[in-house]
This record gives sequence, C-alpha cells and structure tokens, in this order.
Amino acid sequence: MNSIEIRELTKEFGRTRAVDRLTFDVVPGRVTGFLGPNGAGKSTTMRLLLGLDRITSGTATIGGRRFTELPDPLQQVGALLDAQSAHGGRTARDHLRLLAAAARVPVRRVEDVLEQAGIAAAAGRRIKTFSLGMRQRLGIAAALLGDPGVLLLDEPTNGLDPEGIVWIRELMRSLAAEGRTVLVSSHLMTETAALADHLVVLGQGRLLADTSMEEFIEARSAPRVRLRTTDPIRLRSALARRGLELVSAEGGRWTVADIRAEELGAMAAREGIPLLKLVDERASLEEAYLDLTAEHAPFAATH
Ligand SMILES: Nc1ncnc2c1ncn2[C@@H]1O[C@H](COP(=O)(O)OP(=O)(O)OP(=O)(O)O)[C@@H](O)[C@H]1O
Repeated sequence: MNSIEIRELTKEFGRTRAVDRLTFDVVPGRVTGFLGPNGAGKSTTMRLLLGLDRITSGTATIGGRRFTELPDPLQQVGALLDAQSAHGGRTARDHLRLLAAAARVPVRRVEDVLEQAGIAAAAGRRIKTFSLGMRQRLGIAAALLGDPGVLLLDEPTNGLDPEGIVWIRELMRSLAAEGRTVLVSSHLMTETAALADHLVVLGQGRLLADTSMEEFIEARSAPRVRLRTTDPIRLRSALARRGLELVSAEGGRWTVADIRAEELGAMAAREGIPLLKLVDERASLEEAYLDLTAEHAPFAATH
C-alpha cells in the first residue's frame, strides 16, 4: 500500500526528454537512494509522482493510485522538494501550522516535528533568517507533518553540516525501520552509499541500475588494499604465489588489487610478514558510479 510504482514513465519538455520510459518500484522498509548526475531526471520523476507536472506517458503511482487520487495525500506522502520555497516572512511554527491546517493534520504535530527536525529552539524565528541547513530541516519537518508512510526527499543533505548529515542519515534509517517507504535523491555516490540500502540510478532520464547497495558495491568496486610493510620483498613473493601483485604507491605505501584487507592480513600473519598498516580502499565506488553515468551525462558531449 505504501509502495511507489513507476511504469514506462516519460516526460518531455518540448524537445527535451527529461524522463525516458522509466520503470522501477520503491518498496517500504528500506532507504532507496535515487542517484544520477545533475539533469538526469530525478526531480522531474518526483514531481510527476506528486502530480506537480503533467506526465507525457506511462504511470507513477503510490499504492496503485495517483497522488491526486489519494484521499489524504499529505498524510500518505511527505515530500521535500525545494527547501527554499517556504515563505520568508513567517515564523517556522506559523509556516508549519498553516501546512497542518491545509492537510487536516492535528496542530500538535507541529511541535513534534519541530522537535524531530532539531529546530524547536528556532520555531519562533522568521524563516528568512534561517540558514540553508535550517531551511532544509524545516522542509523535513514539513514532510513529516502528516506522519506519512511514504517520504520523497530531493537532495535533503543540501546545505547541512556534517552533524546535520549524520542526523538525516539516522532519521531516514529510523523512518525506514518503522516500515515507511523512503526515496532520497542525490548526485553523490559516497553520500548515498552511507545511507541507502537500495539504489536506483538514472542517466539522461533512463534507468541505469536498480540494485541493492551491497550488490552494487560488490559488482562495481573491485577490492583493493593499501598497506605498509617492513618486508616488501617477502610480501611480494607471497602475493605472487597467489597471482597477485604488490604495486608501489606514493609515500612508501603499497597497493594490492583483487584482495580484501581481511584476507591479506590473514595471509601475512600466516607467513609471518609484518604489516604496519592495512586498509580496504573504497574509492573505486565513486569511480564506478561516474563510469556508469558518464556516457549518459547531458553535457558529456561528443564534439
Ligand atoms: N520545467 C522544465 N522545463 C524545461 N525543461 C526542464 C524542466 N524541468 C526540468 N527540465 C529538464 O529536464 C531534465 C531533467 O531535470 P531534473 O531537474 O529532473 O534532473 P535532476 O536529476 O533532478 O537534476 P538535479 O540534480 O540538477 O536537480 C534536464 O535536462 C532539465 O533541464
């Protein structure tokens, strides 16, 4: 009932096809990261789902119904689209009270969500005095107002400081753990990897991947370790016996591809080779994502 179903969804703005025959589901109980470079069609998909733009063809439904057909839409779906859209002259509390009245949500929810979003102390201040991060928190408070089963958050970490990013990560995890459907867009792979269980990747309006985060990492980032040792000669020959190569890196470090730290550490211990430092490298995840999306980036032009 809280699933999102996107079927053959297409949106054209004049000659631009912003969303191109997109099909995927977003299910409850996990955080789904909606990834893609700028202009890939993430915001447009969310707007179509919320009935804010007219669909060219295909369908976008929530529990089998279009957003505009839902009996109490704001109690079923909470969205953060553009955190800058709140009226600057009002206080945060008044802004939320107006939204609550429009959505037929009890006004006491306003205090709950102010608290939940960490802006209770600033509730009486005018929104125009808010920083980008505070506006973002206010937008999230508004999305939570109707206690919805489905949350659509477009780039929610925009403007948040590191503490805010950790907060939103935990908030999304707890909302998903309560059985809600959480779709969060981002153009950053590493940020999404830290918060999502599942990934939907777009490039130029098309679906490039719909996979669990674990599978994405497993399939796309070949393991590699970085290490320091006092005995590179013995380590090199131990690795060579396994068909692996010790490659020199800057600063007296070494790297080995196609092996994880755990495995290499156990091997070195068995052979009595001292290691001073040993870490898994995960940088290749961002590289894999950039590879996947590069050829679909609108400005990666072929001239
Ligand atoms: N109202 C509009 N009129 C014309 N073109 C539009 C409109 N809205 C979006 N587009 C175009 O549709 C494409 C997809 O844009 P969209 O904003 O959905 O991408 P996005 O993945 O959300 O990117 P971003 O991360 O920059 O928000 C872009 O080429 C954009 O220029």
